[in-house]
Amino acid sequence: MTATLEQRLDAFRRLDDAKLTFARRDWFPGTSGNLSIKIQNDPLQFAVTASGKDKTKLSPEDYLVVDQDSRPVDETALKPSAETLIHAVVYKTFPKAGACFHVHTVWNNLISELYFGQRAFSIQGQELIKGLGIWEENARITVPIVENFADIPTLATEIEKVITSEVPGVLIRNHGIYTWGGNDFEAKRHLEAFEFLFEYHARWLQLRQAVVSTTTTN
Ligand SMILES: CSCCC(=O)C(=O)COP(=O)(O)O
Ligand SMILES: [Zn+2]
Repeated sequence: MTATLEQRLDAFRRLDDAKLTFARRDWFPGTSGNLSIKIQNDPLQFAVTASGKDKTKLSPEDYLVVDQDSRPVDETALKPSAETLIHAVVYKTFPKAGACFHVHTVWNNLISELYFGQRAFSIQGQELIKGLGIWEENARITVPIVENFADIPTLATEIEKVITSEVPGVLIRNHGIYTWGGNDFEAKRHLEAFEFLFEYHARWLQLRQAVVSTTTTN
């Protein structure tokens, strides 16, 4: 069965909301980023941003619906995001995921670079970890980092190997983050929590370095 018009329009409207919210934060520099909302599981169909669009604007040609093989379900001149395969991997790995968001930010890129040569970034004891749905006291999270393979099927396979239900996100080194949730509200909350934690940690490392330099030179 294919997605109804009502289901598509609802997904497109939700994508508009998420897109404009993230655009206001400058989270789509240079047409980067892509967003999707799942419409149905069996067979998998989801609405995804079209490739190469200016994601700070709304147009009637912003989204299309694709199937489990990341192919458009309708005849269209629009091309799905070049990274649609990664969204498909997320939905196939986590059947309860209802939305998947990808942004390139300075903070998520910095964190992936600061941990160059390592396969994960860890942080503990931050209140915003609860924004990821993890409520245990003094929780530690570990966000996997994969290398930025130019070949998207390879990148998608590497992501498939490391994503777990423990943490709803994965960093791609010097590229960006993919995060997901049960619906668009949850995926947005996760993205905001991750970005806070990345910015906090990068700034904390910088301040600590400045304090160490001051105390050693005095
Ligand atoms: C200009 S950013 C390079 C491609 C990318 O990483 C991205 O997120 C946007 O690709 P899309 O095909 O979804 O527009
Ligand atoms: Zn990207």
